[in-house]
Amino acid sequence: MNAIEATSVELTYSDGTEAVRGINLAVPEGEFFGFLGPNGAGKTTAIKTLTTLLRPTAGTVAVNGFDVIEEPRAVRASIGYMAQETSIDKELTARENVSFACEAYGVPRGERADRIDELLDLVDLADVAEKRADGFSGGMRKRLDVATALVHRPPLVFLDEPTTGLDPKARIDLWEYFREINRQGTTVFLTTQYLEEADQLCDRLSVIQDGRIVATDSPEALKSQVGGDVLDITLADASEDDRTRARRVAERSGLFEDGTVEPTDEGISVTSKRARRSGTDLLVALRDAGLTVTGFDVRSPTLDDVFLAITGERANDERDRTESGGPGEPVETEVGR
Ligand SMILES: Nc1ncnc2c1ncn2[C@@H]1O[C@H](COP(=O)(O)OP(=O)(O)OP(=O)(O)O)[C@@H](O)[C@H]1O
Repeated sequence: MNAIEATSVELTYSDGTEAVRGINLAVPEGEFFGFLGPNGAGKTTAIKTLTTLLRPTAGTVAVNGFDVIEEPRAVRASIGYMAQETSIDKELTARENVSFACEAYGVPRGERADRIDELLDLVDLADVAEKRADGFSGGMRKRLDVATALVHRPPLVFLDEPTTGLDPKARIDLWEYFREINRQGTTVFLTTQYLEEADQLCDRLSVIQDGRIVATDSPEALKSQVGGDVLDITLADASEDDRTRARRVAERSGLFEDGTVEPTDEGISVTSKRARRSGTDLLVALRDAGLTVTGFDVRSPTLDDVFLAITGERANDERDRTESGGPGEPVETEVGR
C-alpha cells in the first residue's frame, strides 16, 4: 500500500491565492520522500493538506489508506507531524514535553515511561531530560519536536522544513535522527529548501514551484540534469558588455564542451562536468582577453541550478523571468514571500 496517495490536489486560500495547483503523489511505505522548493512554492500548504489541517479545494488524498476528508481522525492518529514552528512548551522540561505529547496522542499510561526514555534517547536528549526547554539551543528544540511527533509510533511522519534556521552541525545531527527513524521502518515525508538536504536523505523527491510539481525523481537523477558542477566567476566590471565578452571567451575556449554558460549579476556561471578541472584554464583565458576576475568559486549544484535545468527559470529570480518574458508580456511575480 502507498503511505500517501494524492490525486489532482488543489488548495486555494480564501483570498484567492492558488497555493497548490493540481498535485499528484504516490509515496510507498518505507520511502524517504522529499518535497523540494523555494520559499512560497506551496510546500507547507501541501503538507497541511496531507495532514488534514487544510481541506483540499479539489482532488483526493489518502494517507495510510484513510481519506483526509472522510476520515480525518484516523489520518491524524496514524501520522506524526513536525510543523515549521516549534510545538514544545519552553516552561516544561524535555521529559514533560514528551509526556504531554503522550497524553495528547492517548499513549496508554503503562507504556509512557519506557516510550519517553526511548525517544529522548533516540534524539540524544536523555542527559538533559529533566532540564527546562527554555535553555535549549535551536537544534535541541527541533530534536525535542521530533521526539514529540513520534510518541504514538506513527508509521508515517511529516517534517516541514525541520532544519531551516539551524547551523550546519545541528542540521547534520538532525539528519542522523531522521535516517534512524526511516531505518526503523517509518515512512518520512520531508519538505526542504535545501537541495543538499534532499540529496542526503531522500530516496525520491518532487520539485515544487508555484504550487506545481515540476519534476519527481531520485536526487542523483535530478542533479544529473544540471550536468555537472557550477563555476561562478565574478568580474571586476560586470557591465553587460564585459559579461557578454566573458561568456564568449568561455564558450569559445573549448574547455566546457559539455556545459552551459549563463550570465549572472556579477559575471558568468559555467555548468559543466569539467568545472573543477578546467576552472583555472578559464581564468587564464579571461585574463588574456583583458577581463579582470575578482572572484572564482566552484560548487556543487544548488536548488536554483536544478530549477534552471528543469524549468529554464531561476527559482527566486524575477530578473530572469522578466528577461524571458520579453517586453510588454505579463511577468509572473513573487515566488518568495
Ligand atoms: N493563510 C494563507 N492565506 C493566503 N495565502 C497564503 C496563506 N498561507 C500561505 N499563503 C501563500 O501561499 C503560497 C504558498 O505558501 P506556502 O507557505 O505553502 O509555501 P512554502 O513552500 O511552504 O514556503 P516557505 O518555505 O516560506 O514555508 C505563498 O504564495 C503564500 O504567500
